[in-house]
Amino acid sequence: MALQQQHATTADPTTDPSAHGEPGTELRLDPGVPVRCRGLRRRYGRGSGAFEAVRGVDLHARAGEMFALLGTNGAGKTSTLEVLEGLARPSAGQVQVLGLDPYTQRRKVRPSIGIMLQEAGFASGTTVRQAGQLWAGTMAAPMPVDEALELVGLAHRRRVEVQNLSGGERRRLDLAMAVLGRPRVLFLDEPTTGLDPESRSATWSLLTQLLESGTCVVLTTHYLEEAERLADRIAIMHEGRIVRTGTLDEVVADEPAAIEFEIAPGSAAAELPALPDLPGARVARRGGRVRIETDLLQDTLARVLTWADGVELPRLQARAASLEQVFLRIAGGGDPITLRDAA
Ligand SMILES: Nc1ncnc2c1ncn2[C@@H]1O[C@H](COP(=O)(O)OP(=O)(O)OP(=O)(O)O)[C@@H](O)[C@H]1O
Repeated sequence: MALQQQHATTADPTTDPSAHGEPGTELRLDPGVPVRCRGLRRRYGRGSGAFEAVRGVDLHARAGEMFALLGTNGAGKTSTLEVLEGLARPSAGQVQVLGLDPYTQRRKVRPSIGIMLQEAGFASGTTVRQAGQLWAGTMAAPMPVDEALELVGLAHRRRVEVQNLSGGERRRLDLAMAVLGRPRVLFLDEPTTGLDPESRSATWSLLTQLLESGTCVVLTTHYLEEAERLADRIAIMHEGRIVRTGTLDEVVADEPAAIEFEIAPGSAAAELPALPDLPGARVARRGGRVRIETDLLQDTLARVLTWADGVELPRLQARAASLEQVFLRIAGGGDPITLRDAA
């Protein structure tokens, strides 16, 4: 079912507004950039036991855009999201959602945002439909509960008590609750964790519809494929800071493409002469596995195939730089060749 057009996308996707402005100045109001923060910090505890989970984060998300916050466990994604959602006060920095402070002006912001937490609670004995109705009762202009359940594929489970839903069904109910108020901004904390591939794909379709209708979606996920497929822009957090951000192409820009194959002893490939000079490429060998990293994938692959001269190269793979590669480099603080070979 198509979602109604809720609001226009006013952002210019070709420019990076760095809508945060100059440090020390107030954040500008820009309707095309409903989510922004600058210098965001979040500290837990006090004194010598204090721990700073978010250490100066700048980000912005535009209307009609999916912004994916990625990172290792404990990187500070949920801590950041909770501040953007208005559930927690920042220790320092500026935060703006739809032009308002999501914490101090929560009552004004709340009707226009949808939130899906990692874990939500429902009163026991409540059916799926009742849970939706209770939630809809707190909203100014919710969509019909049955429509929201339909959107997440739970209409047939409307009479089931929430505690009897499977984990994946619970996750989909959480999503229905988050979209029930037709939010202009949707915050999703690991929305597809625990979903089977079909439900995950259905969730992706729903999110795509929401994006087309101009909703701004900010999500965290551990599924890099999800971010690669859906996100307009990505930020990778590590130890409380954003260490890479941009479009997928921008985030992977510094990573090389890779060609891999095997040369087993006694095979036809083992009879080949040494590899020729491969301009701009780096070759690593481990056992019989050859890995070539290159900035010129097509040119290097052509040279390798010419060199092989029709001899089969077992388990040949050639792939462009991936988000996983960037992620592993950041998470491991090292070289993906080493990480991959060690795995
Ligand atoms: N209430 C708290 N008190 C103290 N430390 C906390 C608290 N909540 C979170 N932390 C710490 O803050 C850091 C960031 O946690 P956060 O949940 O934001 O990470 P995350 O990136 O969402 O991780 P994950 O991918 O595992 O969900 C972690 O080291 C965590 O232990």
